[in-house]
Amino acid sequence: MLVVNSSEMKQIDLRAIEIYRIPGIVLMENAAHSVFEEIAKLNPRKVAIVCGPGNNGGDGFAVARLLKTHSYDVDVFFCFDEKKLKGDAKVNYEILKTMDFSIIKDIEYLQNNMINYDLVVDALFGTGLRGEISEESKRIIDVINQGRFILSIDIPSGINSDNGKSIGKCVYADITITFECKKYGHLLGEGREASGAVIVKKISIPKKCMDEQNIKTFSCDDKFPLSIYKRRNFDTNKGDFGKVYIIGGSYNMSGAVILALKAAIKTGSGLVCGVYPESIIDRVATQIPEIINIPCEEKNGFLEIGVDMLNDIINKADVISIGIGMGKGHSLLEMIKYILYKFKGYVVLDADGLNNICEDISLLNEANSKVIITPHPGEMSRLTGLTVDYINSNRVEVAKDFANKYGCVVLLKGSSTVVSNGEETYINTSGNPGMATAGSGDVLTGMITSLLGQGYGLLESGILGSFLHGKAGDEAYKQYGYGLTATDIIENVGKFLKF
Ligand SMILES: NC(=O)C1=CN([C@@H]2O[C@H](COP(=O)(O)OP(=O)(O)OC[C@H]3O[C@@H](n4cnc5c(N)ncnc54)[C@H](O)[C@@H]3O)[C@@H](O)[C@H]2O)[C@@H](O)CC1
Ligand SMILES: Nc1ncnc2c1ncn2[C@@H]1O[C@H](COP(=O)(O)OP(=O)(O)O)[C@@H](O)[C@H]1O
Ligand SMILES: [K+]
Repeated sequence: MLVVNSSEMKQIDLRAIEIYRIPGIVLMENAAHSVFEEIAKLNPRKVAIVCGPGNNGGDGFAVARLLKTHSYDVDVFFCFDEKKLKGDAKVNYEILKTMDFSIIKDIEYLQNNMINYDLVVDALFGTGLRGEISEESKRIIDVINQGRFILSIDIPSGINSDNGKSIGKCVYADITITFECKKYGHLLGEGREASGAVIVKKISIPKKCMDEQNIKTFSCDDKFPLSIYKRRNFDTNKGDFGKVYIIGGSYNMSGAVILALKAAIKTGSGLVCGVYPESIIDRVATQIPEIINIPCEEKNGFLEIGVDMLNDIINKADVISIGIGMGKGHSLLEMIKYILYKFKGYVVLDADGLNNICEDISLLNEANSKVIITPHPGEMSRLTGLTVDYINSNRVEVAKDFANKYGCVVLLKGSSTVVSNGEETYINTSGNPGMATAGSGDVLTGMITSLLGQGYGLLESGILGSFLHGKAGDEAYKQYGYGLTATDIIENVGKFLKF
């Protein structure tokens, strides 16, 4: 499903109005009808509609009229100066004034009589919200949030539709009705939770008009990522499902590489090889009998792989993952460089794989490997010099720009993981806060490494990997709640890998 930011939505609306000659008031009426349809399904006894000074408020006025003409009991709350109204919102306000309508100015009235309303409609602010919100608006949001059932029009008021951040205070909706396509704010940051269930309704914008905007950002709902996953023929053997190498680990960090290796085998790899310092062989090999162990020379507990062994790996591997628990140092950076220049297959760079290349990030442009990087915002900050706050406020743009600049696929982890190849960008929708636990990123790396070995492309593996990781985490959450562990994610992956 397509996802847009506020300026793209504005351009789509403008094109529909100016080129396709659909008057704005018609779009607003269609939006209002679509909200009315959903409200009718709820069959409320008494409705409060809280309207703001822009077109989101205009939608609210029009919904109020439709409810009234269908004999619903409805009150409108408008706490702003009516002189501020303009355009289509003003037209709809003026229509209400001609009807026998109570437009209540005082939000305290709603607060004091909340018990009488079984539905509160939030039409305060939509995609036009900018900057800080005033104390009066915060007060209105507080009152809306006391509603028994809250329906937000377009986006919960107070959520920035471009990044999902709450601008000081926001509505927490049970459902949000949005128009034509989801906005970034429904999927990212606080907006993901604040939006409740998001319903997308058509408001008659022609498909051609949408296509012309050339939107290349998508949300990953259940159907799409799972449709990438391919059924296996019966007549297959382990050689058909990839030979993958996971290079990592150090004397003090053996757990991460164990998790990634387990995740790779549990995601369906044919052959998984663990390349790690020889001093941790007892810890790794006893944990996973299914893998091939390649214990390597080490110096002070860190890997020191000789050129002969590296060449052997490069010759045999379909996929190489480098970095997990590996540590940082000059010889490790040299090893990464060697692999990136000599190996023409897929490389997954994560954790210390990324921390090492921070010093020489341009080597990504010179790489002959096909690379996916899987940073969390902290690692992305070290790679780019941008602050974590900036990265989280611009997740789609940051992932996309990096992918374009360095010719790789970027999987930016977090509560809504973003995957981009610079042209197409996908926002993951599975997963839960229980997954914010040590080692869950290592599991994701193992899964993506495995999928690449099974024949999925860089972008596909990023999309499918992050979605399956979140789904497995959601299953683990059902059993263990916030006590879920990285191992529980691994144990649940298989549930989604069958037909
Ligand atoms: N043709 C269109 O453009 C359509 C727009 N629609 C609706 O219009 C909405 C967008 O309308 P607008 O662009 O008018 O914007 P909004 O109604 O979202 O909000 C802008 C209004 O709020 C005020 N405002 C902005 N930031 C504020 C802040 N921090 N504190 C207090 N007041 C603030 C502005 O002065 C303006 O009056 C959409 O979310 C959607 O609900 C729908 O009617 C469908 C068609
Ligand atoms: N709140 C959340 N909702 C969904 N997924 C999350 C959440 N928090 C973390 N995750 C996922 O868990 C993983 C954590 O990875 P990372 O930060 O690298 O952890 P570690 O380094 O401990 O393995 C990422 O895939 C991330 O997307
Ligand atoms: K709203």
